[in-house]
Amino acid sequence: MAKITLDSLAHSYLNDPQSPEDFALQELNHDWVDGEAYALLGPSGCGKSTLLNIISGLLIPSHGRVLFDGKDVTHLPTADRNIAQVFQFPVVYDTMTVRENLAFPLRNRKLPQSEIADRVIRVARMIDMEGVLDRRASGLTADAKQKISLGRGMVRDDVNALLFDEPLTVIDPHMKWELRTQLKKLHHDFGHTMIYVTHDQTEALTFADKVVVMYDGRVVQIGTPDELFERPAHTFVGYFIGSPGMNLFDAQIDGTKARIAGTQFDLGTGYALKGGKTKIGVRPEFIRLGHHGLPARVTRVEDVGRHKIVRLDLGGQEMSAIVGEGAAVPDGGTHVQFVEGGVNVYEDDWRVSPERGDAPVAAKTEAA
Ligand SMILES: Nc1ncnc2c1ncn2[C@@H]1O[C@H](COP(=O)(O)OP(=O)(O)OP(=O)(O)O)[C@@H](O)[C@H]1O
Repeated sequence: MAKITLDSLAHSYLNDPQSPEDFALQELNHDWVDGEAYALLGPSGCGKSTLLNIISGLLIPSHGRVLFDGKDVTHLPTADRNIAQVFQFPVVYDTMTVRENLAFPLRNRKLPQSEIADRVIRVARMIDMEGVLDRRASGLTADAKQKISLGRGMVRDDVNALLFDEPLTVIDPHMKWELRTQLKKLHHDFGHTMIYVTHDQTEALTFADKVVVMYDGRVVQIGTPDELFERPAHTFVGYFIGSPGMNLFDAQIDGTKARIAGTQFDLGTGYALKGGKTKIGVRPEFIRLGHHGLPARVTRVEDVGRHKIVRLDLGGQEMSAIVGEGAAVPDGGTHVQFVEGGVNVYEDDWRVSPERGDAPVAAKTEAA
């Protein structure tokens, strides 16, 4: 496995880019730590495939370098990078059996027969295909073929990195969960450096040690699932991650006081602001309904099983709160309070750290 360094990396598909908008990938400097599992998460068109293709060698970046363990591989073709890749759609040899497909990358490396047999069985068990090892791939469903692709990607342990590009798209929902769990286990057991591209937050958050959130050609945050949840670095991260996403309120901030929709409350600390547009971000999980706090009005309650989502109007701004399944929700007028440590301040969409440092978040959903 290798450490992957992105050094002043940027890419434009245009020959003569003039402005930041001409770049599909804005400048990025980052080390992908050897042996960590990363997810590249973001909406369609944000630049995930561009970045992955640069790492795999399918695309040569217009600016900057890619290093594997300090060696410049920017201009090396994919075949010389010693990586394994799994794509959105299956890539299998139809005329070969499942066993031959799984063994193929190991035969290519000329591994001893006994080792090949051992590894093939291990991977087949993982993808639940032990019983069909001698079936020809041509007769299998797309779902089964994709499992073979995943198995083939994972069968070698000497690759620099394993790259997955939305690999579970064609897999049925139950198997998706199963394979994600298996991938996580495989990572835990073998310590591969893994990069997994997805636009699905559940996939990203359950699979990865670190999630790289991309938006509009830019990496806006690299963090653990907890960091992305509690301290979104950009309003996009707050909005994109979570269900529902973070509430964002236009707010005026003066010293340690904030004012939302005409009501003032204490932030408990100051923020070094520079005069930009300020917003307060609070996750629905960190809002409490009761008799004190900011006056709000309940507009709708959605029962989604394990909890309820309460939609409210806060002085003309919409917000959502998550309350426990058994919690009583007032009809109409109520008040809302924010859980200690659950408030984030944004200036021009970027998070500003509190001067007193981040307080730990007190507790998630009431009664959860
Ligand atoms: N070959 C290309 N030539 C020109 N522009 C491209 C090319 N490939 C991608 N782009 C543009 O670059 C930007 C980033 O695209 P990219 O495919 O990397 O995003 P993505 O996040 O992977 O999206 P998706 O999830 O839809 O694949 C988009 O604006 C896209 O239109």
